[in-house]
Parts: sequence; structure tokens; C-alpha cells
Amino acid sequence: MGVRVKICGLTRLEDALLAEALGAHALGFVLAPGSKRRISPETARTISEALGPFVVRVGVFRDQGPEEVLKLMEAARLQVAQLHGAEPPEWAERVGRFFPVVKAFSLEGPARPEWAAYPAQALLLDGKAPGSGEGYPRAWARPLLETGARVILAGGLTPENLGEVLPLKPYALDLASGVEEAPGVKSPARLRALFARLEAWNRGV
Ligand SMILES: O=C(O)c1ccccc1N[C@@H]1O[C@H](COP(=O)(O)O)[C@@H](O)[C@H]1O
Repeated sequence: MGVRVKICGLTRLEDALLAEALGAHALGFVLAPGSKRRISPETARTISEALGPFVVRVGVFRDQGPEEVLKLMEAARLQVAQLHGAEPPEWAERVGRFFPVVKAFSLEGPARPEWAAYPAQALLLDGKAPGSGEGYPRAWARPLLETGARVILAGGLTPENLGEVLPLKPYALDLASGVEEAPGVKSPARLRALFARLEAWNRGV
């Protein structure tokens, strides 16, 4: 199986349906305050309910307490919680009683192997400013990848630079700005280019 892909920061039904049709494994909805891609739980729910059963709906949160996260997850009919701030492990444990958790770390230097002990089903490595399209030297991911944890690579990924990360064999890739026309508005051409590139990689081209 090829690498899994999450398309994040969706705000429009047509973009979500296209990403699903092209083969996205997961679709992300940002419910974090202050994001240019923030979506209301009502709109996220409408989109979630229109999708097929086999694509994972992810809620993205930043420094919101576990009860707020659980309330929004339920209201938006989402399935996996991505914690993208400085959430203590106890918050993830509380959310994790109800939903699988992805914990994001913003890199300012190499990833730390001890992050593998955080109570989450997968760990995501992002650039310094989430959702900004800013990347980092991809070798910084190696110390965490080498622990055998499920590692999702994000931060400044585009259809053009996938060659930097695919050889690292991460659990998944996560893209927001690299497949957009504007914040929250996906580019059909860039989405198509992304999945075409992944298909070519899987065929060994
Ligand atoms: O996209 C946002 O606005 C956002 C806000 C708050 C937390 C996370 C956010 N997005 C996450 O950022 C990365 C990748 O972003 P990019 O591809 O570099 O633009 C991804 O994990 C999103 O879930």
C-alpha cells in the first residue's frame, strides 16, 4: 500500500468530495480559533454527512480543553481528533477515551524520540507555524521515524516536493496550503496533481 494522505483545512463540500474521489484517506476540518481555515461545527457536520463511509473525518484543534474538543467532535460528526498545540498528555488521554488522537509537534529542530511515548495513535510533525506552508529540513523527522511510531509528515508539502518525504516512508502525509487556491479553498488542479504524483511514485515512476 502507498502512503496515506490527509487533505486538511476543508471548508467546502465540493473540495471534500473531490479529495475523497481522488483517493484521500482522511479529510481535515480546522475547529481551532484563529485559523484562516476555521469551519463551524455545523458546516463540518454537513460535509461529514455527505461523505462516503470509508474516508476518515479529522477535527483539528489547538490548545482547546478536552471537554470542548469532545463537544465539537460530536457536533461536527468527526472521527479522529488532531491536537495541534501544547496539549498535556492528560488532555489526549481524556479525548482518547472516545476518539483516536493524532498529536502534532511543531518543529524548531530535530524531532525528539521521547515524543513516541505521548498517548496518541499517531504523531504529526509540522513546521513552526501550522497551516502556513512553512516546512523544515526533512531529516529532522528521522529520530521519531526511527522509533517505529506512526509518523505523519506535514508542513509545506506540495505536489512538487513530495520527493523529499516519500523516501522516508512515513505513515501518512498531511497537506493544507500546498493544494489550495486560497485559505480554505482547494485547487482542483493541485489536488489532481498531488494524487497523480503519488500514483506515479507507487508505480515506481
Ligand atoms: O491549517 C490551519 O489553519 C491550522 C490551524 C491550526 C492548527 C493546524 C492547522 N493546520 C495544519 O497544518 C498542517 C499543514 O499545513 P500546510 O500544509 O503547511 O499548510 C496540517 O497538519 C494541518 O492539519
